[in-house]
Amino acid sequence: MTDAIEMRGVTLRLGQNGFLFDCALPEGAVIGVTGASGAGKSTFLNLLAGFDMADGGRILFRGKDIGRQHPAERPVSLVFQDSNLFAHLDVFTNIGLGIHPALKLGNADRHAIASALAKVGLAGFEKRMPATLSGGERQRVAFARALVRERPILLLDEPFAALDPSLRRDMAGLLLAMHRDSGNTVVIVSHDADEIRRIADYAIFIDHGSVAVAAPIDRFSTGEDNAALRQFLRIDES
Ligand SMILES: Nc1ncnc2c1ncn2[C@@H]1O[C@H](COP(=O)(O)OP(=O)(O)OP(=O)(O)O)[C@@H](O)[C@H]1O
Repeated sequence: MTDAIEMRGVTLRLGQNGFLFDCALPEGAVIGVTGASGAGKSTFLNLLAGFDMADGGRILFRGKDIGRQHPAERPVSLVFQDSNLFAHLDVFTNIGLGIHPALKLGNADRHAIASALAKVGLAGFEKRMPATLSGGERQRVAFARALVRERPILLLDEPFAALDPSLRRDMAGLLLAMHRDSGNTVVIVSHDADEIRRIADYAIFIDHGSVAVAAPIDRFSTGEDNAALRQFLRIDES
């Protein structure tokens, strides 16, 4: 298995909090990032996305250092808990921004947007405004926007947290279908260990600002003899 991303001695200080991340993320896998509240999951993702710039260390994509690149230049697309759609722009335009921030869209782009909407189950929704969509539909639009960017890495921060349980499962199914289709590497932050176990091939446990465990999901689920992970997974409780 080759690695899509390596974080080597990546350090960051935010106020009183220090972070040190060192790990490798396997190419083409669904990688769950989990841990207690405040452990540093979002910070880990923000460093990969380029929203936080590391104080030290290296972030490599297929061996190339991307740690100084602007977020828009990085090989990543993003989906957040809140779908982050612009309220005053229709669905078509919101997705188009994923392709060209300046919105110079040609026929091929229009076709790509229609096709992405069809893939997420929203064919024909181009003219709808975000306020007229349900929470699940808004999240589907965010997925379509990530799809049209065609980046090899998809980063998601608690993408289903605002959805009810059955919708969560539908959206997780959609995520896995998109992943199978594109063969991309998915990095998904979730505080929900069951969700990680359901959808991830590989998982990372963040504890007090660093990677405490990184392992294939079956080994991860045993707790890997890490007391904090075992407690998080409630393995020792009976
Ligand atoms: N800009 C900042 N300045 C100071 N402290 C920060 C900043 N951003 C995050 N932190 C702190 O860093 C720690 C890790 O935050 P982070 O959001 O990465 O945690 P998390 O694991 O994603 O938590 P949660 O599951 O609650 O979202 C927290 O204690 C948070 O308060």
